[in-house]
Amino acid sequence: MTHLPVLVPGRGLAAVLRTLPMLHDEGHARTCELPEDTLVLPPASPACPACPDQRVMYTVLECQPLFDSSDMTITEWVQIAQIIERHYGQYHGFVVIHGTDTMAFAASVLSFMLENLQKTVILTGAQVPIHALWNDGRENLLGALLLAGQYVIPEVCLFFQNQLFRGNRATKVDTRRFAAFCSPHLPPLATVGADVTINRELVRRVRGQGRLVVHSSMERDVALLRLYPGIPASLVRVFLQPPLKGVVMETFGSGNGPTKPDLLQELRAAAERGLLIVNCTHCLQGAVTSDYGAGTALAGAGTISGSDMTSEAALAKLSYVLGLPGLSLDGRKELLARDLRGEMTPPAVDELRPSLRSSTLGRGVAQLLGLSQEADDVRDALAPSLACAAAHAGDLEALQALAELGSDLSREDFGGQTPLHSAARGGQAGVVTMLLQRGLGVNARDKDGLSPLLLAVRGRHQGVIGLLRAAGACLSPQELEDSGTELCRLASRADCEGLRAWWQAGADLKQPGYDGRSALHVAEAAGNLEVVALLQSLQGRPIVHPAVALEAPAMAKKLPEPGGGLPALPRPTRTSTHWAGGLCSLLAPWPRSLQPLICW
Ligand SMILES: NC(=O)C[C@H](N)C(=O)O
Repeated sequence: MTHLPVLVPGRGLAAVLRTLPMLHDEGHARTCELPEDTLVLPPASPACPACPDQRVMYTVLECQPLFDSSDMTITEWVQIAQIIERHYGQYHGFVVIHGTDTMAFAASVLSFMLENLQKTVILTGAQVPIHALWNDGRENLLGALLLAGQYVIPEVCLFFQNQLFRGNRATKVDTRRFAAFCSPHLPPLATVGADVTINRELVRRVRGQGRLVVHSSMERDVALLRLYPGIPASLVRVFLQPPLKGVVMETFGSGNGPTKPDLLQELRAAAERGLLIVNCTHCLQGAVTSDYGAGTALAGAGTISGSDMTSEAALAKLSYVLGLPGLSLDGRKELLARDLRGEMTPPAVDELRPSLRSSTLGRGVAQLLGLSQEADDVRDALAPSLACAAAHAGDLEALQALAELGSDLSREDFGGQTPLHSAARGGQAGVVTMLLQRGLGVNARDKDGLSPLLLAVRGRHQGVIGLLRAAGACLSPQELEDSGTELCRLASRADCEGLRAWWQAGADLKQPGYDGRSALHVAEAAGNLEVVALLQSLQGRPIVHPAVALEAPAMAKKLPEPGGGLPALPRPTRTSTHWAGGLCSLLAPWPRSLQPLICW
């Protein structure tokens, strides 16, 4: 008897695609003298009337080593997100070829990692490999390329058998059929038949102009626990032990579970320790409700309703929410209960963010969250002022909620101040860290020409000054010149804290004031020995900034240069790249600047 070979990932996808006329038009590539690594689809049929000769061009980045998707982890998905980030400016959209077994997990994780997504990201794959005679790989890839190349669907999507699903709503339901995925609670965002039909009312809208933020600090200590009849409390206790920080608990029916006191006690004890337990039904269809006593008992033990989220989405969301820096336990619970990326059917308005309602600012944010789609303009107009107020008050949760709402946290309020100005003025180191992690302009000027650094100096907020300086903030030549008079004034008042703040911000303590005298002259003339000693010890001493709680490699790339402005985008590369330590193939249709591709 002959044994069929087992299936393992195969390399060299680009070479295979080159031989398939439906996925590459070699004649057109030659005529247009396309670069060697560039593939081009045949003309779309039916052609777009506005631009009949438009083609989708794409390059393939093949990650190494290639994995069966059963071996994928958050580490590899972070790499995919970072590849997208690196090439974000150069391409119109992105297609990620991924094994089907864990594709719904991957799509869910990527949907949370990629914040402010304004381009199409589509995961696709195949039940049967592309080289087999009867396979689904070719059609899936072609459909994904056409959608990513010709439309803007600013979400992480999953394309399979002619249907484009929201990635965090999809789940694999069949091991053999080509219709391997379904989306039980949300119809497809698009379907491809004789025509392409986009369900625009379902596609999430891009709000604000915030730039792409990649959340790579996803929490790994999260797990999935499926309840079954008679599950012993002792087993649950062992499962919930540290270092676990979050669990998705798959329950019966509409969120019900055993009501045995010992089991409930284990859940309660874990929740009281700070473990986040999200209750998701193991049914394919329907949501967690409070219809049954057996469900409310679980809620009473401290579990959080996962509503109609898939387990894949809930696990990804837990990992994301637990990875966000600086939030309280209640803040994390609130985010879990709220729709962040279209992963759950939003709860009714009055159920929204109960703890946000405890402050005036929180009430404002909660009201914004409850506004209908039509009120987007109002929301966009109010958001910068609320964000500045939240930043000044150090309200990380309100700020995070605004970011989740799509607010651009670099936008200025009516006074021309950004949230970073407000946080610096308020001495809110936690908020400053969060905003810097998002790569916001560190040297922005408000309407009076003031920078966050100057506001922090005026407030003598040393922690914030250190953070800003470490992120590249610096005093302008004018501020440095004006500092002389201010240093003299501080010296005359024996304000050591103020002097120290200016020194920390990079001021030259010898800078003369308006009358030509330096701060040291002023202190000596006043006979203030403490100030004299301070100035003498600080002058010429190198400034050591405090350790900055930013992820070093990511920040090194995102933070502005000392002179201000954002780092330059990577130069477009036209060579095919093999990614060391990578994982899957990633295809990116060419950018609009090279070939206009949007055909609405
Ligand atoms: N055909 C497939 O995609 C299944 C394969 N085991 C994978 O998930 O990588």
